[in-house]
Order: sequence, then structure tokens, then C-alpha cells
Amino acid sequence: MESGCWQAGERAETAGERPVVLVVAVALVDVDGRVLIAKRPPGKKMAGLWEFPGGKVDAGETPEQALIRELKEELDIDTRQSCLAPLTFASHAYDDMHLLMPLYACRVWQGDPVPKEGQELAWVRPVKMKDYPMPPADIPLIAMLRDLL
Ligand SMILES: Nc1nc2c([nH]c(=O)n2[C@H]2C[C@H](O)[C@@H](COP(=O)(O)OP(=O)(O)OP(=O)(O)O)O2)c(=O)[nH]1
Repeated sequence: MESGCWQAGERAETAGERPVVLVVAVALVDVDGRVLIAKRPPGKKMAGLWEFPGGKVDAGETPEQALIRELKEELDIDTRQSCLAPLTFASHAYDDMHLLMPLYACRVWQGDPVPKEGQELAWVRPVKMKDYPMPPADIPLIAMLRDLL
């Protein structure tokens, strides 16, 4: 078997004892088809990399509730569960955890996104996202956004 996914799968099977961590993220899409990404602030893990808004799902929350909460906290915008469309997901082994990250698409929200946590924001077309360094888990999502949005 020569295919690339077969070879890559051999290397990825080392997750072992790492906890699976559920993080929810969203592609906020504007009328021009651009997607909002935010730069992780200094001091955080993977500081300086660009990511989709979102965060960890707390105990007792649904993924959608967590995302609505994170969008308010990080960007001061309001959206609703009915405006969150499941798009794809990332499943990636980091050194300390295995990240499971559903990615939603959202085109309807209220308010203008403002960086509540001092993070830099950018509206970027999926074809241009490769110019913005992102966490390794996010890399496969870029091509999916290009195809699915
Ligand atoms: N929000 C978001 N998180 C991402 C993306 N890609 C990716 O690997 N992550 C990782 C980074 C973090 O380890 C985790 C999100 O955690 P978080 O934003 O709620 O909290 P944090 O960075 O303060 O995490 P921590 O210090 O508590 O580990 O998911 C992404 O596109 N968006």
C-alpha cells in the first residue's frame, strides 16, 4: 500500500495515555467569504499561532453552549445554536493531550467582533490561510474550509 494516508497513520498511532480534550471552534464567515482567525497571545501555549475562536468545553456544557460562551468572552459577539452548523473536526495528538476539536461554521451573529483578550484578529480567505502559521491540528482544516465553505 503506497498511499500517503497509510504511511501517515503508522506514525500517528502513539497517542497512548494522553487524555482526550474536547475543544470547540468556529469559522465565523463574513459576507465576502473571509474567516476570522485570532493570534494566540504571549504566555499561552502555542503563542503567536493563529487559531479559530473557541476553547475547551467545560463540564456540564454542550459544545454549542461552550462556543456561544467563548464567542462572548473572546469577541463580545452573540450567536445562537441554530446559527452554528457542524462543518468538520480535528483529531490530533499533542504531547500532553489528544485534541478532539469540532469545527462549526457560523455566518450569523450580532455585534462586531472585538478582541476582548488583547488578541490580534484577522479576516482571511481560506486560500490565504496558509500564510498564517496555525497549530498543527488546524492544518488539515484549512483545505477542508476551502472545499466546504
Ligand atoms: N480555540 C482554539 N484552540 C485550538 C485550536 N487549535 C488547537 O490546537 N487548539 C488548542 C490550543 C489549546 O491547547 C486548546 C484550546 O484551549 P483554550 O484556548 O480553551 O485554553 P488555553 O489555550 O488557555 O489552554 P490551556 O492553557 O488551559 O492548555 O486547543 C484552534 O483553532 N482554536
